[in-house]
Amino acid sequence: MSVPTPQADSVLVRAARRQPVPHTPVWFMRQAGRSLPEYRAIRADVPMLQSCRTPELVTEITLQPVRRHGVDAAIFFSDIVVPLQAVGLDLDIVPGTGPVVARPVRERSDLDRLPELTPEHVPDITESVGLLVAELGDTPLIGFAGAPFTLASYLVEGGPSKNHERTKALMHGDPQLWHDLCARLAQISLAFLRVQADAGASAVQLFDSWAGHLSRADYLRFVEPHSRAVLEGMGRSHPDLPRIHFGVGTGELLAQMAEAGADVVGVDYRVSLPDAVERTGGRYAVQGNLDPALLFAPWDALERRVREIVEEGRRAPGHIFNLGHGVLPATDPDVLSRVVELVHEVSRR
Ligand SMILES: Cc1c2[nH]c(c1CCC(=O)O)Cc1[nH]c(c(CCC(=O)O)c1C)Cc1[nH]c(c(CCC(=O)O)c1C)Cc1[nH]c(c(C)c1CCC(=O)O)C2
Repeated sequence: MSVPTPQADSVLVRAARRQPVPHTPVWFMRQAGRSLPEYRAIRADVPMLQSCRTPELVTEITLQPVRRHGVDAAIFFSDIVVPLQAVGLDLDIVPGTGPVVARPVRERSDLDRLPELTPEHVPDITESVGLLVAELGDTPLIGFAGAPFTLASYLVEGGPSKNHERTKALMHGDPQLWHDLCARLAQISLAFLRVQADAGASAVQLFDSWAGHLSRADYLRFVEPHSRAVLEGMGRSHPDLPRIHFGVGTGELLAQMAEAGADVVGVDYRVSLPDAVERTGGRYAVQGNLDPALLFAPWDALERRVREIVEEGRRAPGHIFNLGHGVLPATDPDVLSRVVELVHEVSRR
């Protein structure tokens, strides 16, 4: 039997596997980003997607929050639309808006612009992950991809959307095209995760940020099979890598998202960790669930909430401390560092 590397036997990976840990692991979604002055400096003259495709920049930006906050994991600096651009789709990330697609995907012929992803499309990703894993020492790297529904929403709407009306119209109006589109996106996401895993990532997270906009019935019929294809595909090729499945406003979908092939289910601030554990039958680790807005509250109030979450997490089969969604750009980075310290201190056993 091969001996696991320190990254593969790290506190984060152990918590995800529901094994005993010396303390609760903590990292933050969007820990690399505009809350950090060193990030704003390095990104000053480089467009977002260009920075994602430049290995030296990806490495430096991914490491910044690890150095500064002492978090228990790095998350690969990239974006959910990077693999779509890599296969040739014309899109951009517009500051303050998000991903914008030049020609939205709405007809069968549009699928021709979305070929399958192979490692040859993303040699820079392999290189970036390799550089990072060498630099990170004992700290594990979390690889990630967008889930088919969240990616489809950007492609069909042409950009960020409040109501996802064109996406839902396509889903119900032409289910065959919808399923073919999502099957293609599942292939792209799975291949993108496999590239990161092959290059040395120690865990993966599937971001279905907008799944909370769906009814359970629609989620099960139109979305779950495709997310399952990604998660189970990773389980087949990389059985040792924990799989985290994340969404926002998904309190009513937690059981379905866990059972789609995850080891860890992401929980936002709307649902308590004990409720999340109950809803998922006590069989899954949980990740969350500090409200990112609370990082702006007085320290006393924030400290109370952090202690409460750590205590609630102790009763879960496994707990990874995180926010319910990403770090807001105006967050004081010193507060994030204090939260990391506090989580480690109060959870130490
Ligand atoms: C929906 C989504 C996107 N991208 C992502 C998601 C899923 C997670 C979530 O729900 O937040 C995933 C993502 N995007 C980014 C990461 C990096 C890793 C991390 O530190 O968490 C991750 C995991 C970097 C980024 N991705 C983006 C930024 C900001 C770009 C900048 O700094 O100029 C970063 C650091 C851009 C982006 N990309 C996207 C949006 C909505 C935006 C914000 C646009 C804006 O407000 O300017 C699409």
